[in-house]
Amino acid sequence: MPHTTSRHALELHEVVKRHGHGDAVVTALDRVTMSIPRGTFTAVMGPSGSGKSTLLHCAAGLDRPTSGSVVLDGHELSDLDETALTRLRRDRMGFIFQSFNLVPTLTVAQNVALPLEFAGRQPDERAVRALLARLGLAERADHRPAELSGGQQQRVAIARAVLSRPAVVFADEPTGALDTQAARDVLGILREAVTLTQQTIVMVTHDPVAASYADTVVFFADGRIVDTMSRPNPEAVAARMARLSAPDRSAGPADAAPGRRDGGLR
Ligand SMILES: Nc1ncnc2c1ncn2[C@@H]1O[C@H](COP(=O)(O)OP(=O)(O)OP(=O)(O)O)[C@@H](O)[C@H]1O
Repeated sequence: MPHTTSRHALELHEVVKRHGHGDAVVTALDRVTMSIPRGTFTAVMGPSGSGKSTLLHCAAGLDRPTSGSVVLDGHELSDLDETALTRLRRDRMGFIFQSFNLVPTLTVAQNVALPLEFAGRQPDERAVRALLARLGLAERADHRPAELSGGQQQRVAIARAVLSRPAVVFADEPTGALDTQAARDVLGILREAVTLTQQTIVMVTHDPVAASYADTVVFFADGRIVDTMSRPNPEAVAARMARLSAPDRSAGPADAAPGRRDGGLR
């Protein structure tokens, strides 16, 4: 049973993930500790290779940490075998990808109901249609994904991810394939899911505007959390990213600014 008394939907403690062996070993996550309160929107940012995808994979139980603990909705993931992990992902996690990942042969409504079908639960047709209507897709319920714009397809993917009220929705670059207006619509909907229905969202993004829709931005570099920012705005996020992405992060005038405590970056 989920530990619904926990204030946190997701907790990582001293998580280390190494890829490869011997001389080729890469430390993708280096003692990462973070707690995500329920009903919050967290953006994860960092330069390419800083460990964002590895974090998402470990948090969602798609990859096993080398050491450390991941607790999702009260479940310590290392205690679970593959079957139990699959069930937990199916029942308590939602996923939104850059590429939408809709099933082309199913209608919009069938796509949204699919995770519940897989879970052996009877999808409530009216709830599916009400959710689609809230997302501006009432007229599209019986269409196939190919008949929809990219922004509409991503809204279907959001509906599919949130319908079962999962403990955490993981979003990986959800606006990466969208134009500016469609991206804003999608981010507004994610924001609403947090504000209006207390959904918990963890989103990896490279886009400071996307990150500014979150409550908190967590910045990664070299597999470590090097900074966090509450109530982010795009300019501040972009400035922090520029410093992290500079060729020599251990020197230069920008490092005199707050956040310098991460100066030991390799
Ligand atoms: N399966 C793997 N085998 C070996 N090294 C890996 C593997 N997966 C990731 N890595 C390495 O781990 C580090 C972190 O990778 P990760 O994909 O988590 O970074 P990221 O921040 O998501 O990058 P990007 O923004 O480019 O997607 C990188 O150095 C990467 O090369």
